[in-house]
Amino acid sequence: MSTRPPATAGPTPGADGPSPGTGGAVPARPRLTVGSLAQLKATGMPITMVTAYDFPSARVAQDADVDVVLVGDSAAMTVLGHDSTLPVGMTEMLVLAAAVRRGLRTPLLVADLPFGSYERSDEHAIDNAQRFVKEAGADAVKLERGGTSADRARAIVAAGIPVMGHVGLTPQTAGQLGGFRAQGRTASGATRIAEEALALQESGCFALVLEAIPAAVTEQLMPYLHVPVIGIGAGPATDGQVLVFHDLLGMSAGKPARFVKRYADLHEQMVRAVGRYAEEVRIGKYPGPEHTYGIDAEELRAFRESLAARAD
Ligand SMILES: Nc1nc(=O)c2c([nH]1)NC[C@@H]1CN(c3ccc(C(=O)N[C@@H](CCC(=O)O)C(=O)O)cc3)CN21
Ligand SMILES: CC(C)C(=O)C(=O)O
Ligand SMILES: [Mg+2]
Repeated sequence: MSTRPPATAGPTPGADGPSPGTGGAVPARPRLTVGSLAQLKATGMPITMVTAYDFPSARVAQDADVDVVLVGDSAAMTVLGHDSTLPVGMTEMLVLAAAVRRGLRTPLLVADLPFGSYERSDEHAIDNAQRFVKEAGADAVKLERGGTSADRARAIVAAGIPVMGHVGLTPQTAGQLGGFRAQGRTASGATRIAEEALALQESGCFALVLEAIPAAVTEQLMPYLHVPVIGIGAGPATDGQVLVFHDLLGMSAGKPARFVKRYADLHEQMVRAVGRYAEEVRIGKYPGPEHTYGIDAEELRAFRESLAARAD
């Protein structure tokens, strides 16, 4: 069982109930920890991760029983409508992460340190990582690239907060990488990614994300990586996969990345539902009697008299 109380009042209905088919005798899956991910890697059980940015998307991740939920800085694009991840800051990320926390019970909650929140100094990076833990209830934070980022990772880990590293296509520095395009497609490019991944691992990161690199590069790299590796566009050799919530549900605008598989077309479904609602309002079909409130006939009569008296 969880060693922490449920995150909130208003938990996902059924989220901490018994598992289906257990007759109610078996408690819900315990809350995942950094250690559980290492255990999944050790046993060869693929790790499942998805982004979430608010209470309803967190409830979906909870009820779908994924292992890890990332409050990604991709929020800048998926929920705030920017065309890069750069504009989002700690203020916005803290609001989103706290909402996600309220919808989650069992998955590990990781929050993306946004652009500008960790580069300046170890102290600044620790401050912001601590804000995610203290103010939003995050379990861990994620940061991009090796180099000085690996030093920041080491400092945050030393301060007691688990860090996930992210290499390959790192959207916060996409400008230097030629845009949103696959990385590590040359020997030198792949070597740079390997060096960054190893530096982050050496710094004490509990897990790594590999984004948009050739599957064969991932395959060569995996034997050197002893922490759980989560891929997004990195092929099948990783210990798990992550996708952006809006991408896999068909809710994101624009051309999806090559690695995106759409498991639903929710944008289309939502447009149809809202369109039907608007149409029913226009033709007077909504609201129906079942959506309206009644009043006692005597109370209504008295009310009409009171109105009439006012008008006199
Ligand atoms: N909704 C969403 N999903 C994501 O996965 C995501 C974001 N947003 N925002 C930040 C980055 C950007 N992402 C991307 C975007 C495109 C490719 C991609 O596959 N690009 C193609 C075409 C590049 C080109 O125009 O040359 C490629 O083959 O690399 C990869 C990652 C991943 N991240
Ligand atoms: C795609 C994942 C790894 C991410 O960093 C994000 O959503 O911001
Ligand atoms: Mg991110």
